[in-house]
Order: sequence, then structure tokens, then C-alpha cells
Amino acid sequence: MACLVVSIPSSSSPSSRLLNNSAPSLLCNRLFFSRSFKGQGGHPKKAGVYILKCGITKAKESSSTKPAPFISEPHKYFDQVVITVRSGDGGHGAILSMPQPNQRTPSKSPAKHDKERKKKSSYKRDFDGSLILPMGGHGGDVVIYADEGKDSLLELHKKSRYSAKRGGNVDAMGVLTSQLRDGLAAPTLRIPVPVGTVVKRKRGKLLADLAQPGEEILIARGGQGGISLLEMPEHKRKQLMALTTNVMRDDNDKVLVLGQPGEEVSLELILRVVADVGLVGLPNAGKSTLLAAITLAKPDIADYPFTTLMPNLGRLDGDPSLGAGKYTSEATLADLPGLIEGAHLGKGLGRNFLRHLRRTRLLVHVVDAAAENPVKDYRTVKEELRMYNPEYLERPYVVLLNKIDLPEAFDRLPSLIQEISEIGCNEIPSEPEISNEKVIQSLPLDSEHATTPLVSPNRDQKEKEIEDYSRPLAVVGVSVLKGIRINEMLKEIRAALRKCQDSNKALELSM
Ligand SMILES: Nc1nc2c(ncn2[C@@H]2O[C@H](COP(=O)(O)OP(=O)(O)OP(=O)(O)O)[C@@H](O)[C@H]2O)c(=O)[nH]1
Repeated sequence: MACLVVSIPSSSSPSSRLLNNSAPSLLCNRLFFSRSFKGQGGHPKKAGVYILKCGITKAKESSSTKPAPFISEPHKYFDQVVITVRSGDGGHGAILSMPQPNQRTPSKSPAKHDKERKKKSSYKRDFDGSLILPMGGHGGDVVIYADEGKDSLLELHKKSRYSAKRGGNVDAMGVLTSQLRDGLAAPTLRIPVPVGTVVKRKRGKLLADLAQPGEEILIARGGQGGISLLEMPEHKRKQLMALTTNVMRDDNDKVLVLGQPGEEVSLELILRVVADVGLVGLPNAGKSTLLAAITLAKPDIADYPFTTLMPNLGRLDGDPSLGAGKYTSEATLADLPGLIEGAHLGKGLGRNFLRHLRRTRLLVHVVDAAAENPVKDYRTVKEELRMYNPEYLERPYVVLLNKIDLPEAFDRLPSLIQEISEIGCNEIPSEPEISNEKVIQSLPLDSEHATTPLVSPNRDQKEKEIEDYSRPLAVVGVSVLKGIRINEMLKEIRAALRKCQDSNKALELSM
């Protein structure tokens, strides 16, 4: 039995979570673990080391269940993948000859002659009487479509090549008969991706933005099936060429008999979450708790930072007080992983996720009001948003001062509300500067991969400070965990959503 001694800083830290979660699944087939904690002087709970005892077991190799490829940092992969797709080759046609009249029978009975004539006339013919010869089947196309049932691109990492089937060949024994059919066309290979997936050629141009469920794009067209040719002795050719277009003239014609090859395309798929509202804040502020409190989503919640590794989505019901108009106040909320200082440069988990705010129309800042300096935290997040994309600061937003069930938060709530409400200028942009479409169009796709922050071409924006952008639409003290002032918070979020809708309508009218 071998002993593996591992120093684990804290049992609840992300690193130990990674160990707890991933190690057994990686190694259990071969090893077993027993874990004990040795603190200093044998005292439990003091700084020390974990001893992992591992031994080799005779784990059964399951032939049917292959171990899934290990994805060590799923958050880095859930929204981006490179795949290669190939459409199917076309099926082959055939080189055919006309059936020979039976030479052994010296004289044909009239009945037999009639039968043969009928047989000849039952060949498929075009409107001008020329023969239609069978073709090889069309190779399978490759289509990518937006499927509401998918929420990440993780699955596509398990398989990086997708090939459609080839078309069927003309099934012939070399002789033209009336039974000959075209080769079977191969089915289209349909690859589902989450709604909000952007499809690009690898290091190339944008092909599609599949922002609506069911939207699809034909990525690679299957190869065309080969045609069939009639092989004829020279002396009969003249007469037959009048009857069919596909009479062989020379060896080069044979090329047409082979099905055309399918196309191979390397693609980059990038997911941009589609949500109306983006929840932003430092790690541990309570974003996931908020999502779980007001929607049916079940995000991971824990008291250590970066519990959220991938954006979680939840659906906020419409406001019942609006009666029939309630459905206009429904919204999708996205809980993004916590941002930290330097997120726009890729620190923490930030940069990968900042792009998921692009399609949102309202931001909800969640601030831990019990933290040491909530105002500084709030500014940090705003600054990160500004550095990544200044247009994010032009979106309407609401600030939630969370955890007011804790006395340290509750006592300073009035002063915090006042201080945060006053950060920014009073004017609300006279014309709505952002619509989702406008934002998406204005952002170059290359910025997905840029290592430097995205800088708007607008010089004014570049020079603007946080104070130069508008103030929050509302600042609300709340405890999402204890359910304090939830209704007031929902009222403000819905009012802000309505405002966004109104300004989008105004924008549409002005265009
Ligand atoms: N006392 C109190 N604790 C809260 C409240 N809301 C959230 N928490 C706690 O704060 C911790 C962090 O909450 P999360 O919802 O995971 O925070 P998050 O902002 O999603 O964190 P990341 O995933 O790191 O971005 C958890 O232990 C929650 O129980 C609240 O209103 N009051």
C-alpha cells in the first residue's frame, strides 16, 4: 500500500474541492483512498497534512463505460470549443451497359419480343425521351443548430471531429435495368449547441450567431453523388447519344461517376450566454443565493469564493400585479462567477465571463454590505466592467446591498445607500445608447481572445471615469438568504427591466 501525503490548506478551499471532486473520479478505477488528518501534535484541526492512503484494487474494467476525458478546469471550456466537421462524400454512380438481347434464342416468339420491348420502354426517361440514369446518393450535410436543451459546450470537448455519412452508391451489376435506383442520400448530421452560440471559422470569419432557439446554419454541404454512364460500342454510340446525355466518350468521363468529396471545416464555437439580467459582484457577495431565492435555478452556494465556475441561468417569473401584461416582465437572469480586481486582464475567472454580459440589458450589482469596505468593492467591480468594455457602464443597473440580516451591514445601510447612490452623474443618456443588437455588432469578435482589455473606439468613453456614467436606477438593502426586502428588490428589478424595454422600443422607433 502506498501513502500519498498531501498538504491541504483548508478543507473547504477550492483546491481541496478540486481534489475531493476530481481525484477519485480520475483514479478510483485503480486506487482507493482513505483520508486522515494529522494536525500538529496529533491535534485535529491544526495546520498539518492530510495523509491519503492509496492501494491498488482490482477494479473491473468496464468495456462499455469509457472514462470521460478529464476536464480539469471546466469553467475555461464550457463556453469555447474548436471542432472539425466533415460532410459526407457523394455516393458513386455506375458504368452501365445496355442489356444484350439473348443470342441463344434464334427466333423470338412475338410474346417474348413484346415483353422485351415493354421492358425497354420502362426505363426512366426525361421529357425529351432520353434515358435517366441513376445517380450516387448525396453525401450528408452538416448543420449546427441552437438547442434549448443544451447549456454549455462542454460536451463537444469529448469529441472534436464530426463526420456526416457518405451517400449510397448506385447498386448495379453493370447492366442497365429498369429496377436501378439512385443511391441513398445520407442523412444530415445535426449538431446541437446552446442558444447563444457564435459559430466562426477557426481563426476566420463569423458564420452565424445562433441567438434564438431553433436557429441553424448549414456548415458543410455533402458531396454530390456521381452520375452513371452508358458504355457503348463505337458503332452504336451515335444513335444512343441522342437518347441519353450520359454516354461515355472517353476515360475522363469516368471521373464523373465518382461521388464528389465532402468538405472539411474547422470551427470555433463560442457561447455567449443569453440573458436579460446579468448578476455581477465580487466573489461571495451572494449572487448565487439571490438566483436561487428568486428563480428555480439551483446553483452551487458555499462560503468560499468562486463557487460559481460557470454562469447559472434562472427564469424570473412575470409580475402578477401586471395582470395580462405579466409576461412582459419575465426575464432570464445569469449569475456570473465573481469578478476580482484585474478580471478584465484575465485574473480570477473574470475575463472569460465578462463577455457573457454582452447580451444582457440590465445589470444587477450584488454587494456584500457586511464586507470590510462595500463601497470599495462596488467600485472595483465597476472599474473592471469599465476596463473590459466601457459600454457595460452605460447599461441601466440596480445595486443590491446584500446580507443586511447581519448587524454590521444593517447598521450602516443608510450611509451605504447614500454613498453608492451618489456615485455617478445624474443624467440618464438622452438616447438609449445600447440595445443588445447594437452592442453585439459594435464589438469585434476578435476581442473574445484579445489579451488586452477591449477599448472602445469612442475616445470620450475611454477617458470617462466611473463618476461620468449614470447613477444606479435603485439601491436596495436586502438579505437574499433570509428573505428580507425581497419584494422591494423584485419591484426595483422589474421597474428597471420595464425601463430597458421602453428605451429599446424608443430606439426601434427612431430607426
Ligand atoms: N448572512 C447572509 N449570508 C448570505 C446572504 N446571501 C448569501 N450569503 C452567504 O454568502 C456566501 C456566498 O454566497 P454565494 O451566493 O455563493 O456568493 P456568490 O456571489 O455567488 O459567490 P461566487 O460564486 O464566488 O461568485 C454563502 O455562504 C451564502 O450563504 C445573506 O443575505 N445573508
